[in-house]
Parts: sequence; C-alpha cells; structure tokens
Amino acid sequence: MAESAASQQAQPVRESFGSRLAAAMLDRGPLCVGIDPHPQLLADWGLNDDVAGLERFSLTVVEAVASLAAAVKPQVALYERHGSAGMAVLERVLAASAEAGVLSIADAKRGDIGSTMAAYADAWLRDGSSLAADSVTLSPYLGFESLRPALDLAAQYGRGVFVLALTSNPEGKSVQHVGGEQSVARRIVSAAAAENQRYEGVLGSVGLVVGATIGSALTDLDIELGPVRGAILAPGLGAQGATPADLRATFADAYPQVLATSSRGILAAGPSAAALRDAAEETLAGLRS
Ligand SMILES: O=c1ccn([C@@H]2O[C@H](COP(=O)(O)O)[C@@H](O)[C@H]2O)c(=O)[nH]1
Repeated sequence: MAESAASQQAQPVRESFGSRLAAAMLDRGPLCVGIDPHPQLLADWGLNDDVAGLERFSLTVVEAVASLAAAVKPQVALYERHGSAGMAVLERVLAASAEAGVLSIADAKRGDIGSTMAAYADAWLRDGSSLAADSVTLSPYLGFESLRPALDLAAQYGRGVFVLALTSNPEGKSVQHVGGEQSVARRIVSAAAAENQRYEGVLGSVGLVVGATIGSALTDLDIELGPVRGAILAPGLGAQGATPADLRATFADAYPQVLATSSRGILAAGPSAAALRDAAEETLAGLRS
C-alpha cells in the first residue's frame, strides 16, 4: 500500500520551532523586532557606517528588546554590505540573541536549486554552524520543492523556515497573484500546509511570510491560513504603513498565528535602549488591543 505524503516525511525529533515560537508569543505577545542597520539609521544614532557601528547598533537592539519581543529578525543584507566582518557581526548578534533568550529569524530570503540549497540549509539551520539561527526566511521561486534540504533540516533540528507567500511590497503581486484560482501564492500556502502535516497538535516548522500591507489579497485569492498550522511572519507594520488594525482586518481568524514584524518603525526611537523598549511596548500594546 502506498504511504501517505505525511508518513513518508522524516519525523521531527526535537520540539518544533512552531511550538517554541507559539510559547514565546503567548508569553510576550506577537511582536518581532527587525534589526535593520540601514546607513541612515546608523547616522541618526550617531554611529559610523562601519563594522563597529553595526555591532553597537545590533547589540543595543537585542539587549533592549530581548525580554519583550517574541523574536528578533536581523536583515542579512545589511550585514553582507559590510563584507566578511559584517557577517562576523551577524554571527555575534545571533549568539547574543540566543543567550538573551529571544528567538532569531535570519532574514536571508535564500532559495536555489536543491544541491545548492543544501549548502544554504547547512549555513542557517544546522547545529554547529556559526550562522545557525532559530529560523530563516526562504524564497520559493525556484519551486517549493527546491527548498527540500532546508525543510528537512529545519524539522530535524527543531528550527524553522518562513517561506515568502504574499510579500509586503507592491511588486510582489506580479508574480504571487498569477494563476487565477490556483495562484502562485495559494500553491505555496498549500505546500506549507502539507509540510506541517508531520507535526501533530502543534504549529509546525514551516511558517509563511504574508505582508501586513496586502489588504484583501487573502480573500481575493481565496487563501485560508488556518490550515497551514504554521506561524505567519507579517512585515509591513510601521514604516511601510500598515497598522495593528490593518493586521486584524487582513488576517481575521488567522490573527492568532501572526507574528507582526517592525524594523524602522521601532529602530527610529534609538539609540536609547529605554526609548527602543518604549517603542516596542507601544507597538505591542497596539497589537494586543
Ligand atoms: O515581504 C516582505 C518580506 C520581508 N521584509 C523585510 O522586513 C523588513 C521590514 O522593514 P521595515 O523597516 O519595518 O519596513 C525588512 O528587513 C524587509 O526586507 C519585508 O519588508 N517584506
């Protein structure tokens, strides 16, 4: 007899990332603080656009928000632009986040053919890698199945992935909305739901990125997020214009799965750690009300 897809999947041996994230969201609330050390923000904080400025900026954010955010999300591009020394700072930011007890999401948006994907998975998700984060963002536009090495490694190591489904930028529609009733976004959501079947009774390791700015796209494309049984990372709050009310209207019944993420909207309050905390707390209050 043919085995079902779910029973063929490797069974997770560690607590799922979804379950760890759900516990953090229950404890602290549904906020992820993005760590995006843009040159302009470094300047506004009185820091140089160099490796020392990058490190001071990033560790200040971790220290300020680690006890009140469910997760932090360093934007990898803003470390890469400083070369290998910038990536070494990112390693220290990930280590500091783990030490401070806050989950990390490396916003790397990786995606490639399977053989190369295995190397990305090793870098971001394997125990012992200096870049290993609790989770990483992935791009499925070489085909969802090309992400297989990362999907399997995440499950094996109790880590997570967030797959781009409906991104917060206006240009995303030109790819993600294509396909009518079987839109690209809908297929990605279904594939994520199938992956999470390997988990029983808890949120699985595969989350999705669905922007807070997408308006009525879920309804227009007939997409339900509840059956995914994974966390929804929602960027777009704050600097991109979305409000907590938009999040509630957009996600409706799926709102409890949503981890809202804001970077510049909170980071603009720095460099004072107290002011950063206040900004994060104000955002959290809006998400809870
Ligand atoms: O659809 C997406 C996916 C990722 N992002 C990333 O989130 C932050 C948003 O920063 P803000 O300053 O809060 O606008 C940034 O790192 C993006 O690359 C996204 O915005 N939308």
